Amino acid sequence: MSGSGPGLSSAEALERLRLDGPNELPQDQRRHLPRIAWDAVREPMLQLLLGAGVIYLLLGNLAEALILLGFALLNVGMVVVQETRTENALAALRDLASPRALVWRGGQRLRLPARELVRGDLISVNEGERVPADALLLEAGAMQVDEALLTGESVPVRKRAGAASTAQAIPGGDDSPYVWAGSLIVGGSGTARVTATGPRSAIGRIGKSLATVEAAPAPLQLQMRRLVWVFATAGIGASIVLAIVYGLLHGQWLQAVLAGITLAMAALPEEFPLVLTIFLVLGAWRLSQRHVLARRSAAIEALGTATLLCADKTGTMTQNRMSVAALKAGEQRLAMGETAPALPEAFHELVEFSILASQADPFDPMEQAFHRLGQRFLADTAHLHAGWELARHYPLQAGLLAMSQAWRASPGGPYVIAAKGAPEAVADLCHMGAPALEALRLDVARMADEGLRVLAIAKGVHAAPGWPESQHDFDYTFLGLTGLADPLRPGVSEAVAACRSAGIDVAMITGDHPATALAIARQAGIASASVLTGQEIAMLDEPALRQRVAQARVFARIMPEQKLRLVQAFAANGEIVAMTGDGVNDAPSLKAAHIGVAMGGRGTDVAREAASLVLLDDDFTSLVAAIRLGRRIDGNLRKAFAYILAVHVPIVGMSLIPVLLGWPSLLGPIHVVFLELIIDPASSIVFEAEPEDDGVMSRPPRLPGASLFNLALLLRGLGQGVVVLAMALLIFLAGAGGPGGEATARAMAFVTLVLGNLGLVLTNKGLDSSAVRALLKPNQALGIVVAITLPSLIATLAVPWLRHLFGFGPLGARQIVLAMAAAAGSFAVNELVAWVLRRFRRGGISGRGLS
Ligand SMILES: Nc1ncnc2c1ncn2[C@@H]1O[C@H](COP(=O)(O)OP(=O)(O)OP(=O)(O)O)[C@@H](O)[C@H]1O
Ligand SMILES: [Cu+]
Repeated sequence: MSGSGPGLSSAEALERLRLDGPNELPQDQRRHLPRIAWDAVREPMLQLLLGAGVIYLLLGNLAEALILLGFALLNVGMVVVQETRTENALAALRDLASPRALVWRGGQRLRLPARELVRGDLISVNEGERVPADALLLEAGAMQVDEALLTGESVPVRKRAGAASTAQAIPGGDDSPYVWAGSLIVGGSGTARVTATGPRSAIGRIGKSLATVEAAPAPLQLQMRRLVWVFATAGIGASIVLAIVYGLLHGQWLQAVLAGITLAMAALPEEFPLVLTIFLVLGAWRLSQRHVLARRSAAIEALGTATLLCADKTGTMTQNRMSVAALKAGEQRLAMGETAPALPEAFHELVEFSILASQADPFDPMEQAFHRLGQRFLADTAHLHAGWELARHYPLQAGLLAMSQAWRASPGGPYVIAAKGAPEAVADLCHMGAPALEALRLDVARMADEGLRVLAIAKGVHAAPGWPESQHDFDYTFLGLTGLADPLRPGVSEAVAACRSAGIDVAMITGDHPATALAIARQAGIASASVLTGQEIAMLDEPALRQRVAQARVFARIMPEQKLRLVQAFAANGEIVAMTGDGVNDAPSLKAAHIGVAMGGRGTDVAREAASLVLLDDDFTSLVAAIRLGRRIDGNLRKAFAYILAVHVPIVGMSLIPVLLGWPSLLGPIHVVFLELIIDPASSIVFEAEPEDDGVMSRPPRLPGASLFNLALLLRGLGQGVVVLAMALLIFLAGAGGPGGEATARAMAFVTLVLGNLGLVLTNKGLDSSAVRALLKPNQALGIVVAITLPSLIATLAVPWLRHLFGFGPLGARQIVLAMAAAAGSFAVNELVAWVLRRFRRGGISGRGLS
């Protein structure tokens, strides 16, 4: 290897990356432009347009045919632009979700995207991670690996470091020195040298893929599919019937087919799936801007229904940046400020052993705090022992929240033992008597009540040969207490307050002491009648637990395994639970929660894979931001949905009613296409970009069973459409009786339709507030749609050949005013209805689920 420390040099790695290609499996999910365009061409809408074009050709109307072709191209162009936008968003999300690996490069340990790994790289593999490439273990401690993905066998196998051996170079079996890409480290950690990457890895050779962002359809998508199916069948059925009726009535069969196509185009619900995909994908993208990765699109939908957020205290609600704020040794107490000039001698040993009970190069923020304290006050003393050699490490255990380290102080001399841990655990190690325990309890309570995490420190010596199995077998002397401050993250109490006004409860779960937990909860503004501890939970049966969790919002000294029981108890009480977690042991509770939330910074791959959301910055406030955004997406989907329903009513009505009544046909394919060219961007871009309502976070969550699209919303959409249809029909009748006859009437009705359409956009933008308030909110997309629509409409009326194509007669000022008045009238009626409904809703019936 190169001389500069462990691992490859950056130049070497770059060269190998060029030779071998990236460490990823060939699974390009990305749709590129040609594919997007081809998909757009296969849209039924386009087929109808082309069909209509052919008929115009058969009828000898070349101009109409060409115009339709032009519109068809425009339509494809628009679909392509939007789909490219969603594809880009998806690609960005996939990048965020892609795995990372801890690797030595140029002598430094870096976290790199796993796709940049090359053969020969030195990587570190840890509990809870997926192995990023095939590798040979150079060092391994208690390593257990689940190779189910490769062998189908889900019982973990043991690994040990060793030399390369072809006999063991296949997945499966204990004690092999090889780890395989895609397998899961369920315990232990190690260092390994990469032997194969990408398609050359064992998993690559069998052609499996590790999907990182799941595309499982959300319940919403299934519901939408059913709706589309109903509308599509009804529309096509009606179109065929219409064509036959027209043909029988008038005997002109080409015209009849044209009328059928017009109706089919009008009735086609192609916006529904388009809008849903765009909203969910761009929603996920917007979430990622707030540092939240949505691994399942169903999670976005579920966000709107959450009633309870269960968050870990350390690192999620707090900064996980510890500093020593108080010390207690013997009878002496010391409050540490930033400016404390010196550390009294009485505390020197306490700090000395807090450091000895920590790793030499600590990762843990508490241990870092002890080291900092030592550097600050003990640097010139004999209390720091940089030269000592660590002989033995006893980690935290499930039943004993304390850890010990044994140091070799001098060759041949006895070992120095240092222990630190939860006060009750350290007291246990020191075999304290009842009076001392009582005094300790009071001391701990005093520190914990200030929100400090309290760790006790003890010392011991070990001279006998050999090592005992457990820490219990050492003799310890109690040294004192340390109180560590871990401030709340900025914005947490505001976020908690926002949740409460939004009808969402916040609960805090922690492994910490109950008093510390309560104090931090109080700072965060979490109101809890009581604190429930892990020991108490262990003694409760399910019904009793359900009863207790109905009241308690602070949970202390909780083992990760107990979080699952908590989730289940909450769910049994009817809560929709979002639960955060980061460790291997959190995976079951993350899966069980309605919304499992993993930590992107601290979290393990196991937790991430079990979760539906990942907080990339581990911050509780991001979760609340996600809920706010989820509610906004909910609201905008409902608005878009109501609008799409509404706007199709007058178009379908105007294509159907005149024919059925034996009037001259009013709309042709050209008119419908013109309208659709407004509807598509209006429903997808305008409503997607719509900012949230002022009241999003002062409403209760949507009822879990309640669908986003309920009957009330359906009826409202259809009702709005009927109003516009009625006005357009009135105008048509009024126009037909006038001097211009049918052609003028058609032009007038078209003006009413187009303007009424814009009115529908406004009404539905303000569905939850009011159109006026909605207008005041900036929405650039709407501005663009209007800026294109109005001149185009004027052009169809004013440019002679366009007028001819659209079959429009001349319009006088009176007719134009009439048509505009009709559109304004429909808008006014719809706004009035919306206003009455809003009053009605406020006046008693709860907002939950009602449109
Ligand atoms: N490195 C350590 N040394 C000594 N004691 C520790 C150490 N880490 C944790 N403990 C003890 O175990 C308790 C629980 O720790 P645990 O890791 O479960 O909490 P956490 O996950 O850090 O906090 P939270 O549950 O709030 O996210 C701590 O309050 C402390 O008393
Ligand atoms: Cu449509």
